[in-house]
Amino acid sequence: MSEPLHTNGVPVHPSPFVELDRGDWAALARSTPQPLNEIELVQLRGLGEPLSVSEVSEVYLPISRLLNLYVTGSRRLHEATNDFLGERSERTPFVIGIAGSVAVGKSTIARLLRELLARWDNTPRVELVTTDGFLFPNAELERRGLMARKGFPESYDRRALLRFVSDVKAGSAEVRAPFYSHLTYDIVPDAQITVRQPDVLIVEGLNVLQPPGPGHRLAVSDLFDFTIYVDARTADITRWYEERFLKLQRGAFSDPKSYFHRYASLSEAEARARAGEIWRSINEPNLLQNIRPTRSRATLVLRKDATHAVSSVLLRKL
Ligand SMILES: Nc1ncnc2c1ncn2[C@@H]1O[C@H](COP(=O)(O)OP(=O)(O)O)[C@@H](O)[C@H]1O
Ligand SMILES: CC(C)(COP(=O)(O)O)[C@@H](O)C(=O)NCCC(=O)O
Repeated sequence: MSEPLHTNGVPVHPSPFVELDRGDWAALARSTPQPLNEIELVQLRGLGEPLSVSEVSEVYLPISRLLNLYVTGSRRLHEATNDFLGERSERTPFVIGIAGSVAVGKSTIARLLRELLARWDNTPRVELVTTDGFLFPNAELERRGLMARKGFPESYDRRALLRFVSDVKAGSAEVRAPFYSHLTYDIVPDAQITVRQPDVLIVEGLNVLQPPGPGHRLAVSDLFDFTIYVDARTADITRWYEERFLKLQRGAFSDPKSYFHRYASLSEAEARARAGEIWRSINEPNLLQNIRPTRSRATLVLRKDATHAVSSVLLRKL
């Protein structure tokens, strides 16, 4: 049994979660229908996801099945509410939030869930947005003195993010989000992502589980139908951050357009040291101060071991 989840250091008793170890979780999937056969599973891996077939079938397929049940349940509830009110309002997209530290594997999971969910008959259209598009542009971050706090709650235009998700949920024909480039490390002027009435919208980002700030009535977390927190030990995430930085340093940073081009010529030891500095000064404090305290707000918590394999799953039951 692992330590109970805490909210700001206060133990939560009784736990609102039921905890299943990997074996029990995987067993749930065996008795439920699956939208993928073995061949498709292997093809999914070919998308470049660093995931094993057993990880997909034992961990992520059961999640997609559970999400499918929630989608069906929320549509029934919508119809019941319509009947009660004597109305015929259109159903709204089902919105999923995925939260967790920088480098914990959120985007990998979000991309995989998009593929899996789109294979269910009742949710063919799944859109994915990352909240980095809602970071203030670097010029604005500099003006506000926040360049060294990229990823902290205050570095995002939270009002624009809330408006974006509200508009998608309200069924608007087309909703646009700004686009952030990891290459230039900035918002790309005039580039946009357009979302057109999906069945499911996945919103992935560090801070999507944050409660409303002081003086605000609503946060984006109030608009989610289901939320996932991706959890791992800080020491493991630190290593994953460093490894990804080294991979980028050998690859993407060599592009002269890269914001980090100046790092391309560093030795491996220098690159490791630089990654460590960025981690310790920005991403780790953000994890400890802002991101991990939102963990107990999630519907589902995925605990990863040092190899990225999910070792246990916590599902909210209260
Ligand atoms: N399930 C996994 N198995 C192996 N490696 C993974 C897995 N998920 C993520 N990674 C690796 O960990 C790093 C961080 O993953 P990523 O999805 O980019 O994280 P985030 O979106 O949270 O910053 C990447 O280098 C990615 O290749
Ligand atoms: C862009 C990010 C803030 C992540 O944003 P998210 O998509 O989770 O909203 C993060 O990847 C980042 O760049 N952090 C700044 C420190 C660093 O360079 O790692």
